[in-house]
Amino acid sequence: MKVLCGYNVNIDAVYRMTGEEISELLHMLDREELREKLCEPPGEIRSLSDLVAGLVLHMQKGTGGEWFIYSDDVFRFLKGRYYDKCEIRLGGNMGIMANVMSHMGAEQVVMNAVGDINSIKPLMSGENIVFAGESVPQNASMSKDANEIIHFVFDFSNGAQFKVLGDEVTVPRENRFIATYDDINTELTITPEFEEYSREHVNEMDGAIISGFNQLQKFYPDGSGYKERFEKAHSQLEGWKALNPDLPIHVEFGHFMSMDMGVAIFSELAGTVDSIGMNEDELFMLAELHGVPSDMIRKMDACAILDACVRCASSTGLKKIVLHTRDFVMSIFAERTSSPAREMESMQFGVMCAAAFAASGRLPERSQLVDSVRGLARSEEGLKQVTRLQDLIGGEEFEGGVFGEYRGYSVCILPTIICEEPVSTVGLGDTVSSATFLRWLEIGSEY
Ligand SMILES: Nc1ncnc2c1ncn2[C@@H]1O[C@H](COP(=O)(O)OP(=O)(O)O)[C@@H](O)[C@H]1O
Ligand SMILES: [Mg+2]
Repeated sequence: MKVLCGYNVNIDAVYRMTGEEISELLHMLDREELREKLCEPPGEIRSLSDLVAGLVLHMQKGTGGEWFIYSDDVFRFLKGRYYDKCEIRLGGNMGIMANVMSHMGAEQVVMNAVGDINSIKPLMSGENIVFAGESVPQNASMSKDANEIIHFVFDFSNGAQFKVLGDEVTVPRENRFIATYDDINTELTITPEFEEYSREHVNEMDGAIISGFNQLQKFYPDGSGYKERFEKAHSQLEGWKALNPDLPIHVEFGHFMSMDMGVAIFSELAGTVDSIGMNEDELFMLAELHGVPSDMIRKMDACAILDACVRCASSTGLKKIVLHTRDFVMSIFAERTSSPAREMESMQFGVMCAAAFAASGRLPERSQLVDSVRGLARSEEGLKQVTRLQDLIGGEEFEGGVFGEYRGYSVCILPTIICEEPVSTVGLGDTVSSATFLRWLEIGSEY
């Protein structure tokens, strides 16, 4: 399979923030300034005190969070102090998805290569990746360091202790605070090389997988003004379709903080792309519009999720939604766009890849995939939900899942294979979705 991959890739630099280290950072700050920042959290990082306030606030509560770095000085400080001691991982939905596809045997993976691609390359697996965009696009608004895209992930453990403004703090829960330095992905940058390569080769391609629209909101936190950037990418997808109408395009949706923006982007893409993938939280946001009882989605009730998926698809004309939760995956699709056998087998491949990745922190060789998940069981909760859904739609059992019809859409549901103690949870959703899409493309061409 030959696949086009856009748009976001970055480096995650992971550092374990201890009580001692945060104490050292606290010593560098003016107490009054810190007090102010803790009372009125800035929500973004323009100075060292902003960064430390973000860390302290999240460590105190044990909550996860992500703030954006707007200062080159803070970035350089973080890079100098921590980078060499960090675990460096591949990040960005597209980067992860491109890597999964390449590792799992796609013949060619063409990436929109943004940022400092030389530091990203060694993190990717396989010889078959075309990094379209060796040179960084010149953009006057970017600073000198802007081709470095680093998301500093500060993990912290429960029980870590430190003192802030005289108070003892004990971290109640393991979590992470992310300080993101990234202009390129948040502007949804498309390299001229990727534009050109994809246009010239789109006819030879078997599919395209796209993500990163949700990153736009960091650049436009109030949810306005993103339209121009979105339109540029959207028109690229339309251009591919014009040149190669048979090119299946899958979009992995992602988490939008602004509901207006999320809904607008979903509706626009629905008319252009072939499928959209998401998790239950992302569906929850879209479903609110349709009056689906949303607490049931939060509870991952398969019947509520099915109803919400079908409403979102039929109201926008979208042909297919592939939804994943911890316990099951579900695909709803318009007639004649796929078959239950094709859906079930590709989702099966997707959940195996995710389970294998969760269990060992990396993907096995393709030939070892089945063996690598042999010791893992189907999610109990997933099996329960599959039965519930079968009662609702009267579907048939098929290859470990159930398929049937609901309000004019075909439905396939499959319990996940669950790894109870995952080594890693980063990028599991992207792994499920991209592996499913890859297998779906392969099966299509086998027929
Ligand atoms: N422990 C696990 N074992 C197997 N699969 C898992 C496990 N945890 C999560 N998954 C899969 O990964 C998906 C996570 O996707 P998502 O919520 O979109 O997170 P992200 O995109 O940040 O990785 C779940 O829907 C599920 O399919
Ligand atoms: Mg996801």
